[in-house]
Amino acid sequence: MVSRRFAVGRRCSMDTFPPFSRLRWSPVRRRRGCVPAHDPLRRPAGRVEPQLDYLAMTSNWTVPGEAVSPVRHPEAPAPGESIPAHWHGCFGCRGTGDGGLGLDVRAGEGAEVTGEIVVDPAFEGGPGVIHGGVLSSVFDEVMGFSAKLLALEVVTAHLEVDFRSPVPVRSALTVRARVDGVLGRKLYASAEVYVNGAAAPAGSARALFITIDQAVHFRDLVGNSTRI
Ligand SMILES: CCCCCCCC(=O)SCCNC(=O)CCNC(=O)[C@H](O)C(C)(C)COP(=O)(O)OP(=O)(O)OC[C@H]1O[C@@H](n2cnc3c(N)ncnc32)[C@H](O)[C@@H]1OP(=O)(O)O
Repeated sequence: MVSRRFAVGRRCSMDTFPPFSRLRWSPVRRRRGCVPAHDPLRRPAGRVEPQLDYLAMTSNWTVPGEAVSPVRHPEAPAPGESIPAHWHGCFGCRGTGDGGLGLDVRAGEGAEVTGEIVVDPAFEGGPGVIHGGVLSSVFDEVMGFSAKLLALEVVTAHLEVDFRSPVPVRSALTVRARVDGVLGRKLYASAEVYVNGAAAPAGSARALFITIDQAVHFRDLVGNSTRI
């Protein structure tokens, strides 16, 4: 069985050494000539062109110089007021009892909002800490709410997150987010998360939101919802 898997390279003692999966693609194995028959690391012949669409979405996100400052809508919730859910079916807006994040987002000054959330044990990723994807959702949602202060309907086009330190389950998180700049339909936002009132952030995020006409954007999708 093992010799069939590694038919291309020569066999070595590590073929049977546990834990098998961790060693399978290791540089040591490659140096020793233990190259599997179907090696995903082997590059195809010929030049691989960079994927430009992908590059446009990658990191080092900066607000373009032409972007203008966000203008708060005159009827936006006053600083300190809770911002209502944008859609009752939204995972970010629903309470934990209803399978959601259980976020409370309040308006701040200008285009700034503050989100509060207690990390439910159901959000665990690594032992005792929040799942990174859940924290990304928290960032996405709270930054999205900052667009509501401009009375704009948006969807996320790009989201990037830096995880600086582990976020324990059952900890109380404060997320500060704001719209940094607006350029046509594009809203550039940023956010930081603080654990149990710490002074230093445990993570930060940036996002690009695009304004949409909800009626048009969701017209052909709304039929998929189980929450209408
Ligand atoms: C209160 C609200 C809280 C909401 C929080 C939660 C929000 C979400 O999680 S939404 C769910 C996840 N997001 C989505 O499903 C969106 C899926 N994507 C789409 O539907 C489309 O790509 C959409 C609508 C974003 C843009 O499409 P479209 O309307 O055709 O506009 P398009 O012309 O492609 O892009 C507009 C501009 O944004 C730019 N752009 C779009 N995507 C990106 C990107 N990923 N990176 C960089 N620039 C981008 C385009 O280059 C274009 O720039 P310019 O105006 O300078 O030419």
